[in-house]
Amino acid sequence: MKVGVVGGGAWGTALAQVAAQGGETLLWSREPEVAESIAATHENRLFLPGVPLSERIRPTTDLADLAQCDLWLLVTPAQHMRAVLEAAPPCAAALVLCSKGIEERSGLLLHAVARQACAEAEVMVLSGPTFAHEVAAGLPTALTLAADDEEDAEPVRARLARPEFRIYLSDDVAGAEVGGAVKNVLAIACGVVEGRGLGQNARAALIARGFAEMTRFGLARGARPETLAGLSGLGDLVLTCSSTSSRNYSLGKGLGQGRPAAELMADRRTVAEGAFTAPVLRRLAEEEGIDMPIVAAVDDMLAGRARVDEVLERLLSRPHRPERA
Ligand SMILES: NC(=O)C1=CN([C@@H]2O[C@H](COP(=O)(O)OP(=O)(O)OC[C@H]3O[C@@H](n4cnc5c(N)ncnc54)[C@H](O)[C@@H]3O)[C@@H](O)[C@H]2O)C=CC1
Ligand SMILES: O=C(CO)COP(=O)(O)O
Repeated sequence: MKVGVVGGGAWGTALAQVAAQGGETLLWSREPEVAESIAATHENRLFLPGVPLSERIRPTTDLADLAQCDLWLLVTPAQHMRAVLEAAPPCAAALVLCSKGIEERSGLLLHAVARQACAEAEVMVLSGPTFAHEVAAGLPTALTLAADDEEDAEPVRARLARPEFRIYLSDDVAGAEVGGAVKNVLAIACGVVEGRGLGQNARAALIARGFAEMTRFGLARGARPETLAGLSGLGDLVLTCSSTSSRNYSLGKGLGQGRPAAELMADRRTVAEGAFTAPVLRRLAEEEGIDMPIVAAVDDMLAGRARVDEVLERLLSRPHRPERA
């Protein structure tokens, strides 16, 4: 199976590094500097500096080259995935979505966007607690590969898995996707806690109550509770809510320190998906009557509608109710 990775950011590059262990791997990037840097020095100086890359990674900026590949790993930011698929040649038989988010315009999870753009392809989701720099360094990592039919996913698992890159199969595509999309928003909230100096107890409370929000939203999308409690849900939530290695957590930390969201967003070349998922997730939750107060608080802070202390007061003065609700 020849692999083509679509997106030359940190995660696309780390995945290409994994896939290259099993054979030549195409890596499409939007930025000519990325392809030039990889071709000349076997390093992605823009998005994954300092990591020596396999010589089996073949960089390109021409989407047409993907026609040579029968397995595509899609790793563009969520909001750009549809446009890239529409500009690409007819889709490969198997598409593996590795991005995390919800399309703002349509409110769709990415597997639904991919199915609209590539009606004939088998769409799968690869997600879990996976900081790109750790995967690229060959550190042990476990993640979930979800497909409607697990049998279709097995050849993909076999092509990508390594002892230190451990892939568990699942048939819960929506469940595997919801975790990654929602945890990015919750990581911003946890970053705010650190930036504002609210303490470790508050961070743990946010993780647990955030997980309750993720579960409510996931169940409404048909996700199974055990998927949400697994690698792609709780696992990734814990990782991303714990470290400034997370771009979403770092963004939240800046907000907690009192810096305006617009300034923090203008400063960055890398993507903090939670900033784009927050408004659409809040909208969907309100339309469907799903209680997601932490997500709403993050959305208000990002939009400049409320200061950190205001949302804190709002969250702490919510009516008392049973934990299970
Ligand atoms: N970095 C990580 O550790 C992980 C990232 N992800 C997910 O992977 C996806 C990609 O993130 P990264 O590789 O980290 O990106 P990155 O933050 O390292 O780089 C930004 C990427 O956005 C692309 N981009 C910017 N504007 C674009 C446009 N108009 N059209 C197409 N592409 C555009 C750039 O070409 C570049 O590839 C995100 O959804 C992220 O949540 C998932 C797991 C781990
Ligand atoms: O998804 C990730 C780890 O699983 C990366 O998180 P950030 O996008 O917040 O850096």
